[in-house]
Amino acid sequence: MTQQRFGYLGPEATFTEAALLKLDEARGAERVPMPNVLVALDAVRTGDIDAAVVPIENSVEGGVPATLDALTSDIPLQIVREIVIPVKFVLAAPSGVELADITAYSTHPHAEAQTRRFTGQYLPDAAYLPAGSTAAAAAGLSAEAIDRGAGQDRAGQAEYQAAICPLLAAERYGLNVLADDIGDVRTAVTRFVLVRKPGPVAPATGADKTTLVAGLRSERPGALLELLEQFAVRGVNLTRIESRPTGDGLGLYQFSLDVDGHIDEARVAEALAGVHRTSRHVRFLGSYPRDDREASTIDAQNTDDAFAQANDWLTRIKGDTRG
Ligand SMILES: O=C(O)C(=O)C[C@]1(C(=O)O)C=C[C@@H](O)C=C1
Repeated sequence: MTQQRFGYLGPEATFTEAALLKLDEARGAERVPMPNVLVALDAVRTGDIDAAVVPIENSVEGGVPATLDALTSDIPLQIVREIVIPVKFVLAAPSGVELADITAYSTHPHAEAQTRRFTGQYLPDAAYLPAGSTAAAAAGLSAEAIDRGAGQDRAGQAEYQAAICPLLAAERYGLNVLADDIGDVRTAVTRFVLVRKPGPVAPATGADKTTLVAGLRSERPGALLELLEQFAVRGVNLTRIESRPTGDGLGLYQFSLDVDGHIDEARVAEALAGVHRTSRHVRFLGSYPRDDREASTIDAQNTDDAFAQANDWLTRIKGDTRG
C-alpha cells in the first residue's frame, strides 16, 4: 500500500500538527504542511493529499470562518474524525530579546484574540502582525529566517521581535520562552477535523456528531425556527450553530450546525430529512466519533426502537385499511 499523505495547517509545530499527531490513522502517514486551510482542503479535493486536518472551533473564539466557508463552498468534502486539544500559548523570541525590546509581535489571529489580557498588560504599545499560523510567526524568527533576511524591513530591522505560539514551536524554531501559559482562558481547547473526499460513513459508535450546512428559505418568516424544530421534536441536541453569509447578497445566510448523533440513527436521519424538506439547500458534511467518546442522551421516545415501532405501526395500519 502506498504511504498516505495527510495535510495540516503548517509549518511544523502548529497546534494543527499536534492534533494530527493524536490520530491513530495518521501513524506512518507522510505529514504535509500547508500554508492555509483553503489550500489544504483544495489539495484534498484534487487528490494531491489523502486527507487534511484543519481547525474548526475554539472554546474561546468560536468557529473558524475560513474552515466553515471552505467546507461549505466548492466540491463537497467529508469530515471523518474530530480531535480536541488544549491550547496553551507562550511568548517566544530569539535569544537576546527581552520583553522591553518588543515593538511588534506576530501570531495567528485566533491566538491573538485569546491572549489579549496578556498583551494588553505586558505589550500595550507593541504592534500586532497577523501570521498564517502560530508556528509561521515563530518560524519567521528562527536563525535561518533571520539569516535569510526574511521578515525584515529595508533597513534590516526585524518587522517583529516575538511570536505567540505553542511551546513546541518555540523549541522547534530555537526561540526563548519569555512568558508561559499566557492565554486569557487557561482551559481553552481547539477542535480540529480530519477531512477526506466523500466516501462511506463509518458506522455509528453511540457517541457521534454530525455536521451539516443548511441554507434557509429566507423569504419565509420563521425559517430558522423551522430548521431548529427539525432537531428539537426528535430530541437531537445541537452542539454548535453558526450563521455564515452565503456571499450572494445582504441578508442571505446559511447555518453551519453540529448535532449529537449519527446519520445511521433514526432520530438524526429523520431530522436531516426534515431539514432537506424545509431548507433551500442542505449539505451533509459527515457523521464521525466524538473526541470525548461521550454517549448521546436519547429519550425513550427517540430511540431507533421507538422509530422502528412507529414505522411498523404505520405499515400495519396502511395494510389494514388497504388490504
Ligand atoms: O496557528 C496554529 O497553530 C493553528 O493550528 C491554528 C489555530 C486556529 O486556527 O485557531 C489553532 C489553535 C489555536 O486556537 C490558534 C490557532
